[in-house]
Amino acid sequence: MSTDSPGTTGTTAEPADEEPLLRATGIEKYFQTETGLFDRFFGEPTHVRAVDGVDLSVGERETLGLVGESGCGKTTLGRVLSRLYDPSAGTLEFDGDDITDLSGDALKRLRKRVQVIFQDPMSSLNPRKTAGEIVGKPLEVHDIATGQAKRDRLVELFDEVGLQESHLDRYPHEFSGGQRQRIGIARALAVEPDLIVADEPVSALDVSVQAQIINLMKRLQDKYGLAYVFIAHDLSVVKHISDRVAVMYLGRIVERGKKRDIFGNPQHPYTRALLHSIPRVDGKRKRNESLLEGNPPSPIDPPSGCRFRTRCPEYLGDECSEIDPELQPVAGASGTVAPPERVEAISTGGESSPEHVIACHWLGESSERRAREDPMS
Ligand SMILES: Nc1ncnc2c1ncn2[C@@H]1O[C@H](COP(=O)(O)OP(=O)(O)OP(=O)(O)O)[C@@H](O)[C@H]1O
Repeated sequence: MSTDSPGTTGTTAEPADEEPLLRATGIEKYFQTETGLFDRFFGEPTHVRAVDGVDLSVGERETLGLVGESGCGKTTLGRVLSRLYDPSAGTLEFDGDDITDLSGDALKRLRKRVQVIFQDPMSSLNPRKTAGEIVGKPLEVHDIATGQAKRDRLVELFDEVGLQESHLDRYPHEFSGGQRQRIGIARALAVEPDLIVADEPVSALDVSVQAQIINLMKRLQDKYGLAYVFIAHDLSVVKHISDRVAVMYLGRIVERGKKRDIFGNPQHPYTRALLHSIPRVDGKRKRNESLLEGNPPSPIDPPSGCRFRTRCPEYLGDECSEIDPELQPVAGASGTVAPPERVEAISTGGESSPEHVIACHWLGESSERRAREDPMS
């Protein structure tokens, strides 16, 4: 597969002291759309660019929070990262091996190391199987345990996720939402994976249950040395569990960095808008909730230039419509972002936080320009 297809953005690789467990480079996933004769005749786009040039990495025992609004491509990216989907372009490496094109037995072996937890535990659990059969399936498929050894392992796994032995013979509809997600976690844990891609694992749950599940996942991570890609549409959900956060908009990563950078020094207007829309404890929204209005454009025909420009409070005009920004380091000390020609200087100048990158060339410039044009602002 090619990494230099037209839709791929620049690759600002994430620095890592050691090889990451998972490295994704230039990942694209396009879906063919149904088109009629009219569209074909007039040459309308025929692909949903669900993921459109993503680079990211996940270290051992690390949690990468992947955040963005509904439809921005999180689920699709998670499915590509876990090789449930083949990427349309780009490369995936896991533990140093190229897994982009794995199939057959090699893919089955990867499944033992990379597992998935799904958002809706009800629809991801077979209603006709008992919880014991559901969690026991991967033990059989991967020849891990049979007979009494399997039963013992199931009891152990159920205990590990806060369920009881008596739950083994119950069906999914006999559990609460939180308990069903515990079954999903036990199923993922059964093969002792290194990485779990958790696709909105708590979004369908009450807030109090969300906290229990996140705490459970954190405890299991510490105990078993797991790495997570933790997908959520809300930054507040990933705050507790993430080491690093990647913010996704319309198929691309627009900002990525350590948790403290994303929450403490957010740079991209989209990240700021997401942060401002987090509800306060008193239930009210923060004052700038209007930062994010309307819905994202269609991934079939994304805007030219910066994809966020149609909703961006920092929109400058032509430059934002023409230049498709690549991820570049944030100038940590000043809190501003350099225009492209300064990137190299920043990268080598030692003042930037190398893991903190954003896809916006003009942010620093826009506030400077606004100040020039309206000195009272
Ligand atoms: N199998 C598919 N065929 C065609 N389009 C798809 C398919 N799967 C996803 N899409 C489209 O790709 C885009 C990204 O979808 P995806 O589900 O990955 O986003 P998401 O951020 O996970 O959203 P949500 O939080 O609502 O699940 C959407 O426009 C969606 O309609």
